[in-house]
Amino acid sequence: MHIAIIYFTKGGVTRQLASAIAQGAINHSNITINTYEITGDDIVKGRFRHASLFSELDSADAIIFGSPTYMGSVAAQFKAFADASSEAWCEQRWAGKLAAGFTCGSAVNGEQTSTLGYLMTLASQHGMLWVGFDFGLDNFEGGVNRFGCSLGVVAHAPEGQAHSADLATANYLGKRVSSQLSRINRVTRPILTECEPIPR
Ligand SMILES: Cc1cc2nc3c(=O)[nH]c(=O)nc-3n(C[C@H](O)[C@H](O)[C@H](O)COP(=O)(O)O)c2cc1C
Repeated sequence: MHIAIIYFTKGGVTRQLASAIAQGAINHSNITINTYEITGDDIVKGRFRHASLFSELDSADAIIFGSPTYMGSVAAQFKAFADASSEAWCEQRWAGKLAAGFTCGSAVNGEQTSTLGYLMTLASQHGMLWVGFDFGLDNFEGGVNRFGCSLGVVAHAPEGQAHSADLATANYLGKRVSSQLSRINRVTRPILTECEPIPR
């Protein structure tokens, strides 16, 4: 099984979160993780172009989206990628894959949740299944999920450095996506190997 993590970063905080997610996800031995960083060079005349990346994403079982919060939403570079994903949307090539998201901001409440809301909308347009958190009242040890957001990872990084609690939250998201992927695989694999493919 294959998890793809795709994100944009300028100052590196989002990259630190992506790396913590990957470390959390890799605990499951049968899962491979690929991370992709969107760069300005991928955007030509305003259009994100990267055919081989989209082939990789088409073959992933889960895609985890990340962007810093810019003006209450994803950064323009991430949005250029999201707009280019409309080609995959036309054929619903990502339908049924798991999805999750992460973001950071320099303000405590800098509308990071709006960014996660956008990422969830993107995933839903693609027919993907969103994996949020499963924290109850007693699950905030060590400041994990210190902002109490259930949609995904919210980080606060005023000094350009990810906080250890937010890295722990990101690590947990990676674990959660990979364990959900393993669970789905366990449940569906025997059924899928016995059945004819369902025509769409
Ligand atoms: C153009 C721009 C807009 C930003 N808008 C917000 C915002 O709406 N809310 C917020 O909390 N931080 C905002 N920030 C701060 C970044 O989200 C923050 O510095 C983040 O940690 C950068 O992530 P990175 O290190 O991965 O690039 C903005 C920064 C820039 C450059």
